[in-house]
Amino acid sequence: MERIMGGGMLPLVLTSVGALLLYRILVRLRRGAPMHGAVVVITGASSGLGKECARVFHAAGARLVLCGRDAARLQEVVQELSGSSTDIQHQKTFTPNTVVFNLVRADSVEKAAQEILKCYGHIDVLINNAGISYRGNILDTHISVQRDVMEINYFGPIALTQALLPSMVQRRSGHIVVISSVQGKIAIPYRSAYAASKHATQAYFDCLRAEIGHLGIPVTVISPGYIRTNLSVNAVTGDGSKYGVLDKTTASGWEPRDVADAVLKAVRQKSKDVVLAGTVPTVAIYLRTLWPALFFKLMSSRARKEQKHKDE
Ligand SMILES: NC(=O)C1=CN([C@@H]2O[C@H](COP(=O)(O)OP(=O)(O)OC[C@H]3O[C@@H](n4cnc5c(N)ncnc54)[C@H](OP(=O)(O)O)[C@@H]3O)[C@@H](O)[C@H]2O)C=CC1
Ligand SMILES: CCCCCCCCCCCCCCCC(=O)OCC(=O)COP(=O)(O)O
Repeated sequence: MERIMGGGMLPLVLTSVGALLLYRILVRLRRGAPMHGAVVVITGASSGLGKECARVFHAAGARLVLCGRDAARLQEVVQELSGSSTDIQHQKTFTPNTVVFNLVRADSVEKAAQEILKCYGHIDVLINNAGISYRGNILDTHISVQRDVMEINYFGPIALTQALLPSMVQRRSGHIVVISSVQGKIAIPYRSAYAASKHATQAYFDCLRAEIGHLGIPVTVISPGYIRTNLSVNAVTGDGSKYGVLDKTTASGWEPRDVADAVLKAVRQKSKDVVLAGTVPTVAIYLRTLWPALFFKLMSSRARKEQKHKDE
């Protein structure tokens, strides 16, 4: 009897343990890399999506370096997070560091990169999130505005990335993330400066992914649709003045919290290219490649309608 029990139970126990181990490995693979203790740098962390990313990465146990132009507003974020910093989901959280700098000044970006590195001696994840939008038609837009948007959305993030990259390459470890936009994939009328800067962003980080992937440094480009932030309010117009309007499209956009959760998931899973948008923008992206003539027609019609609306 004992022999029968022993012979029958052992394989059953071994199979169950094996299945449990496999299940745990699959869950871990699905959840992706752990964030606890990871050093995560976020630009544009004083508002909107950057602030929400700070919240979700902080809650996941990351050691944050929050970047922005305004020291006082960054400190407010730190205070807010520190208030919630005891033992979220039974894991220790860390009080964030801050580094204040303007992305348009090359010298300040270089200096900031050194300051960022000093916080923990290395970086695990860089999230290039800061950015500005634009409203205007090309005929009435100063070339200086086209350059300014390119400086903030393109040259600033790539300068920061290039300043921090050598330390990642040296350690053969790190992760570069950039928040682009659906407008990095398709260009819509009256957004020339913004769409151009996001298309350039997509191209640069696609090149970077190909060049450094073999060093164990993934590159993630995230392209969201509209998010409910102050992006349109802060947008610049053709003469350089502030647009100052919360557009309906922005106000009815995704909750920043949901987008931040998706950013965390993309980082954990080391995704390469993520579009976070509804059916219409997603179909538009495919249309641009598969049936460009129709896409261009639709954009011309959109431009005419918007112009008519402005004239009324
Ligand atoms: N909202 C949306 O509909 C969408 C947004 N995105 C992208 O998401 C990212 C975050 O934007 P969002 O949160 O929506 O908008 P916000 O305007 O709320 O945030 C933009 C952030 O960028 C920072 N920033 C702007 N200019 C500079 C600069 N010269 N130097 C340093 N930091 C700067 C701002 O800092 P400060 O507080 O100092 O002004 C701010 O923290 C952007 O890259 C945007 O293109 C993508 C798709 C849709
Ligand atoms: C189901 C049939 C679909 C047919 C496709 C027709 C083409 C429709 C065009 C759709 C355009 C979508 C534009 C989305 C733009 C967007 O989400 O941008 C995100 C941002 O970065 C917002 O910045 P902004 O400053 O523009 O507010």
